[in-house]
Amino acid sequence: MFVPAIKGQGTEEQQKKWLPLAYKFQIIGCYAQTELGHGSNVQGLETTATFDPMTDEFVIHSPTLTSSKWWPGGLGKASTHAVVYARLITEGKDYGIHGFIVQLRSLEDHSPLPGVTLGDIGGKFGSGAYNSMDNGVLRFDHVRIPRDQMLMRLSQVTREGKYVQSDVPKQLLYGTMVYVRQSIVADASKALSRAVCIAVRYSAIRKQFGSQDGGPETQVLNYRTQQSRLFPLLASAYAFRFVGDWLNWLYTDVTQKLEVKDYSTLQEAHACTAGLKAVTTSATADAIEECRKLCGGHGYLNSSGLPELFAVYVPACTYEGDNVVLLLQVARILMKTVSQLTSGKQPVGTMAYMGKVQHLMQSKCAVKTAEDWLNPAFIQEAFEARALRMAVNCAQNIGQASNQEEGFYERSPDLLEAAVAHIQLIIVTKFIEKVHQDIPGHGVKEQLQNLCNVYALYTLHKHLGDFLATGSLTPKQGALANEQLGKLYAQVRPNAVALVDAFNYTDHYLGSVLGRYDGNVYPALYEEAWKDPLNETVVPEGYHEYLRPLLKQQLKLSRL
Ligand SMILES: CCCCCCCC/C=C\CCCCCCCCCCC/C=C/C(=O)SCCNC(=O)CCNC(=O)[C@H](O)C(C)(C)COP(=O)(O)OP(=O)(O)OC[C@H]1O[C@@H](n2cnc3c(N)ncnc32)[C@H](O)[C@@H]1OP(=O)(O)O
Ligand SMILES: Cc1cc2nc3c(=O)[nH]c(=O)nc-3n(C[C@H](O)[C@H](O)[C@H](O)COP(=O)(O)OP(=O)(O)OC[C@H]3O[C@@H](n4cnc5c(N)ncnc54)[C@H](O)[C@@H]3O)c2cc1C
Repeated sequence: MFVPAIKGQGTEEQQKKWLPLAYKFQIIGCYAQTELGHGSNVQGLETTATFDPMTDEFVIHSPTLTSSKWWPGGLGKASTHAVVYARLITEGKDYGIHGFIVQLRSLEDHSPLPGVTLGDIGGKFGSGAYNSMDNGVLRFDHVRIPRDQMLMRLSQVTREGKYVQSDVPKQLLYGTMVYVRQSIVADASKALSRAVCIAVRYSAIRKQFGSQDGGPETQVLNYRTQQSRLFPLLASAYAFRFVGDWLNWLYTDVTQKLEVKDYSTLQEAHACTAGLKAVTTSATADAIEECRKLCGGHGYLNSSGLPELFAVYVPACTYEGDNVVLLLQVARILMKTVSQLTSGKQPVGTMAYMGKVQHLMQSKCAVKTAEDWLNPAFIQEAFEARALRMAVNCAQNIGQASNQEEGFYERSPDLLEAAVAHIQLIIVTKFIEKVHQDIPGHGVKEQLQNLCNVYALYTLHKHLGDFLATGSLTPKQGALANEQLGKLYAQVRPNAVALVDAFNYTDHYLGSVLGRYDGNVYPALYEEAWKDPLNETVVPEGYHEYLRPLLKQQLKLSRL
């Protein structure tokens, strides 16, 4: 995040000076934005950067305990420098949050520079899983930096202390977060596909019940309940991969437009990165835990690879923007778009479907049979109608409040659901678009088509209440979707293992005795147990101190 911050907010001169140092690890940087008292509310940050025209320097200061920087990854032990976000004060006026490059530690002996207090914030969730990352705390006591270490692409402070705003939107200050959020979506697919690969392979090996005439028991993968829990997660791993690829394209496109001062797609980039980051990370965190349960007792062992994956993954729901806060950003943009519909302004990009408001508010889903749900046009329209109607309902309810802000506050739980519906529509749309493309490999397209339908119909089934409450579907059509879903699971089953093998993960990368490619699960589990440090001694360390006195007492009593 240090590098993208300098790239996005630094002038060419600043990039030339700092980036080569960072690339060669001659300096190590971190992104110091969040404070003890404020993370989500960036405008609420308290650290100050006051310009001193006498010396041509900024004075970086932490005025309160709550202004201590808190969480930056790499800050605790490794970083020599940070991009610090602070309130810029010049000529007695507070100009809000800006980025500054600040050296924290000596390049000679790594000791903190004068006026800098720093350290690690302590152990984190999951007994050490994420503790290889040194998340830090940082306080400044009037630390001076040269004026040219303010990141000056978006705004400048002159030698005399005049504040000059460039003609670019101030939201570009948040560009680093947009960049990382888009990469987190693709990473969600990676983490989810790892968990699903472990659970599918193990479910093909694990057998319980169902033996007839002394024959083999049933592979748990053949149980309908196992399939209905696991295959939607498999489909989600593919769905997030495709939407992640698309988001990466969108981000690249926006960046190219920004270079020629075209800011028209900035809002779209913000809404899509924020919303997709929120929906995919929440779904992935839940799915990793579901995969643990799908692997039964053995899933709870560290050697399954799932506990560590979960512990490392769950903070993704919080870092780079708390998921609820991000979805409320999407909801704000949805409400803005709905309010502009009456003025004739045509929504664009992923909001374009809202332009069909007249049709979608009244349309009746034409599905009559379970097979009808295989028609992507029906799926697409059902998701569009649900998302639009939820957004319009929210807008109408907000409109009845005494003022907009109050209405938004009161309706925020509904707004959250409307934002999720809009984002799920994007995921479904991008999956449908993907399977319409030329896909090489015999039968591959058909498999992806199945997964696309599983993702869409499972999402529909899970959120059926939304579809019914908005009148987008009838209860009968909801039941038909569920019927079709069951048939799709049966079609996915023969290829389930191949569909996870296709992720092409090595055993080393998976780090799971349950997810081994060769399926040799039981010998591996048995062998792994003997590696437990508790098994280094036959008689445990505490035996003489704690167990023996108890056992001897019992022995004495039994002899009486
Ligand atoms: C063996 C090992 C096993 C384990 C292995 C595990 C392997 C697992 C596999 C994968 C793991 C995944 C790994 C992923 C790796 C990724 C790296 C992650 C690193 C994490 C580091 C974390 C870093 C951080 O967290 S940095 C700090 C992040 N902080 C935040 O996100 C703060 C959130 N808050 C905000 O963004 C803002 O405060 C806000 C947007 C909520 C509100 O801002 P405000 O200024 O108050 O603005 P507001 O009034 O709401 O809006 C004003 C207008 O601005 C528009 N707008 C807002 N934001 C943006 C934007 N970003 N871009 C463009 N426009 C924006 C908004 O829409 C408003 O527009 P309007 O037109 O005026 O209405
Ligand atoms: C592992 C990890 C790594 C991190 N790395 C970095 C880093 O490198 N650099 C950095 O600067 N930061 C980093 N962070 C900090 C991270 O960005 C913040 O923790 C995150 O943005 C959430 O902010 P918060 O902690 O203030 O949560 P809060 O905003 O305090 O959230 C608490 C609760 O309040 C709710 N809430 C907050 N505001 C609203 C609202 N307006 N409406 C409704 N509900 C609301 C949230 O949904 C949540 O349930 C990291 C955090 C973690 C966990």
